[in-house]
Amino acid sequence: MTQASARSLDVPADATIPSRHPKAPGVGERIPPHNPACRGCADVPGGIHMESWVDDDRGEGGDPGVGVAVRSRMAVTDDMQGGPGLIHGGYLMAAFDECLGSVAPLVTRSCVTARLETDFRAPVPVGTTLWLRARLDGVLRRKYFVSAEARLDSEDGPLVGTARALFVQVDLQHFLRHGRAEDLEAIGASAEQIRAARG
Ligand SMILES: CCCCCCCCCCCCCC(=O)SCCNC(=O)CCNC(=O)[C@H](O)C(C)(C)COP(=O)(O)OP(=O)(O)OC[C@H]1O[C@@H](n2cnc3c(N)ncnc32)[C@H](O)[C@@H]1OP(=O)(O)O
Repeated sequence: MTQASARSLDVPADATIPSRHPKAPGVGERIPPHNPACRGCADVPGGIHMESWVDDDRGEGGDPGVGVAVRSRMAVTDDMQGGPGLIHGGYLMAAFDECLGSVAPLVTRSCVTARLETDFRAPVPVGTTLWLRARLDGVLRRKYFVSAEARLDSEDGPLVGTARALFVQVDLQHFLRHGRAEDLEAIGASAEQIRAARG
């Protein structure tokens, strides 16, 4: 296998799709912020204020619990402007990252974005609402392959963007090792835990 194909976003043939974790929120339930200071999902100044819910992705067989999906909503505000009256592309990518990134934690522990590919299909005016839907396409070892689409103003509105991403599962040490100490302490990590993680 070449290096290029090993790092592809194409779902490997031997990938599986596990069910949601039994302790994960159920279909229709709101997904809580993963960090109270997150600029993606928490209610903090300067954030994109994304709201997300567990979605039903039953697949062809219709089996409950099979398939993992998330639906998200984001108001496109004036301060997200890039072109005149239009969303900046980085905000659309942030919206995708947040929605896509809410999928794997329904199955496993924390994951981080390793790779994100976005197709900008149509301009997104400020003053509108983006509706996104992401689904788990496959899991191989620590790798979670996820895809999403974004629609304008309603769940079946015009398609304005699509995305594919790879999330890699990490343990808490990842955050303890790399995060700023005061932010880790604000969510309950002890100075000793942080020191230990950093060796
Ligand atoms: C107290 C603490 C509280 C914590 C609260 C938690 C809250 C949760 C917060 C949530 C936060 C919100 C979310 C955010 O905001 S995430 C923010 C943005 N993302 C990051 O900061 C991630 C930065 N990158 C890394 O940390 C590392 O590179 C990772 C962890 C991703 C991998 O490095 P690691 O050394 O671990 O693993 P590996 O290199 O052996 O790779 C493993 C596999 O993956 C494949 N691969 C890797 N990269 C790519 C790529 N670019 N394209 C394609 N494939 C790629 C690789 O080929 C291999 O495949 P295979 O050989 O198995 O086939």
